[in-house]
Amino acid sequence: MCQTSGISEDIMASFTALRCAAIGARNSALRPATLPSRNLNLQATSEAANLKGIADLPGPNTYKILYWLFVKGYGERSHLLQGKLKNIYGPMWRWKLGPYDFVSVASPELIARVIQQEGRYPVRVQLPHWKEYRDLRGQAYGLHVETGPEWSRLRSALNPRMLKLREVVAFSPVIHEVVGDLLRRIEFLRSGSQDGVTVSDIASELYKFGFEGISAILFETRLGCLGEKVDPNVQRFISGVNDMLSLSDITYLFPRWTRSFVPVWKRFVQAWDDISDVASSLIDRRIAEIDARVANGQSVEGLYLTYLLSSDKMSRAEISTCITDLLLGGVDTTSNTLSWALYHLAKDPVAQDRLYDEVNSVCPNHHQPTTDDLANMPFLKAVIKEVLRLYPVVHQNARFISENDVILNDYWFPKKTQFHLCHYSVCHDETQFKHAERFLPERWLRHSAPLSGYYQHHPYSFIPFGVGVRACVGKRVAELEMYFALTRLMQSYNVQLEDDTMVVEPRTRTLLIPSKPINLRFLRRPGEQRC
Ligand code: HEM
Repeated sequence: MCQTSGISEDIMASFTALRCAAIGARNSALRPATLPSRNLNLQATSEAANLKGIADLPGPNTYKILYWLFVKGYGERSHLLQGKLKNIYGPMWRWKLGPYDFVSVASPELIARVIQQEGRYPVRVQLPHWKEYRDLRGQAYGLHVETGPEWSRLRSALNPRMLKLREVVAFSPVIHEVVGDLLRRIEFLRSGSQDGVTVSDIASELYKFGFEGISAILFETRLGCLGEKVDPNVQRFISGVNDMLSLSDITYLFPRWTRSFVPVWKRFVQAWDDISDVASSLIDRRIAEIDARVANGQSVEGLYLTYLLSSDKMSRAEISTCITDLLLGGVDTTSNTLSWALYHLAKDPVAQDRLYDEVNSVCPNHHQPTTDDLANMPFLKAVIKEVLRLYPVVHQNARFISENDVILNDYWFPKKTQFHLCHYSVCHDETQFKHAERFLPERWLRHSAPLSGYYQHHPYSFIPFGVGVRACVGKRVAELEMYFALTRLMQSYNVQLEDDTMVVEPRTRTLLIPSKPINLRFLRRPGEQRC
């Protein structure tokens, strides 16, 4: 998962969508490129006296927030609360939760202005309870918790192999291997089903695919998550992530002095222990293999872990936490996005046929796509973009601006203001995306958008991987995994919903995930052989 705030996004988005003033009207449609970013800070000092302050922003208080979450039922639909609160308060509002104070922004212009003022070492959100866990277990802080130049040093070590396109291409063979396993798994499940074609709860299968895919790259080892029996350790990791994400928000709200008698902290620590134990055992196993080879004078080749160990830019403790962070970020993000993609393609046979035709014309006869082939598949990319617009896994991002004061319209915010960026509500804004609630991949294609029209949206109205130097480190890997998986699934199967009247809404569990299992029928394409 990609944690974006200390108060998990559930609560956060709920909180996030709180107050706003009708300030946005005056918010000229400044494009990011035209923003005088650093100067704003100077302005802040000189003009603060003439500007309104955080106290002038409207928004709900703690009781109202709790009412929205627990009485009105937005606890699991906090992505929708963004829009609700925007309607009440306008595109910027303040909300408080106990001792915590937040400012939410829900227009692309305001998001752009926050990002422009994020400083050299952006911080998404402070995660004191994650830090506390790391201290408790003597672990390095890693990507999510680390801040300032130390965070930047970690990113400089991790980025080259993850974000440079020509480096990521090296992961293609292993990703294809894992996609091959996914196809075999689907074949196994569908042929064992009652009607011989149905796979129940595709998201859980794709979760295993996500786990296997990212582990194969990080640990250079195949774990066999897509085999007939799932390794108990993998199951332990999956449950650990689930528990940790579910408990993270609530743990954040309890102060440290409650640790000894509030059981949630113990459960939070247990969940983290499960995650860390599994990740450490995988890392240690691989390190032992590498050390043994080096000791025997053998050459060592590998994908990611070997590269990190040999680059000497991080300590082993740092590598361990960062690899765990990458694992956390790399599993349910890609798997949920793929689940939504299959769901919509199953609901929209025209789009599915169009995608199949594109894949088949670029890669006929089951030819495995290469990264060069992907360059000729605009519709494939449009499908993924449209899915990420409708269901941005990270539906709400955040920035804790610690280096600068911030000016937004005629408001001045002091350093250390926590901003929440309401990405979901912006992605669903009719003024940015015509027919915003509809699945229209063609809106992303300049020349063929008969219904939606090619829509020139604001660049900050669609930032599913975040933006700037703190943006998602796994973007390229995620895209490669999703593109390869979707193309090869399309080559083999026509996908239909088991119940074609079924509607699946998203729900928030830090990330945006399907609210119920998606069961799909995988019908072999005419003339296709078994995978
Ligand atoms: C559909 C797939 C994915 C989406 C939509 C996604 C989205 C995001 C977003 C929105 C952020 C916050 C960026 C910001 O603050 O500006 C993020 C951060 C992060 N993501 Fe992803 N992500 C995806 C896949 C992955 C994968 C595959 C990995 C691992 C290889 C990964 C690892 C991370 C990590 C470690 C961070 C924290 C980076 C930092 O704080 O420096 N993500 N992701």
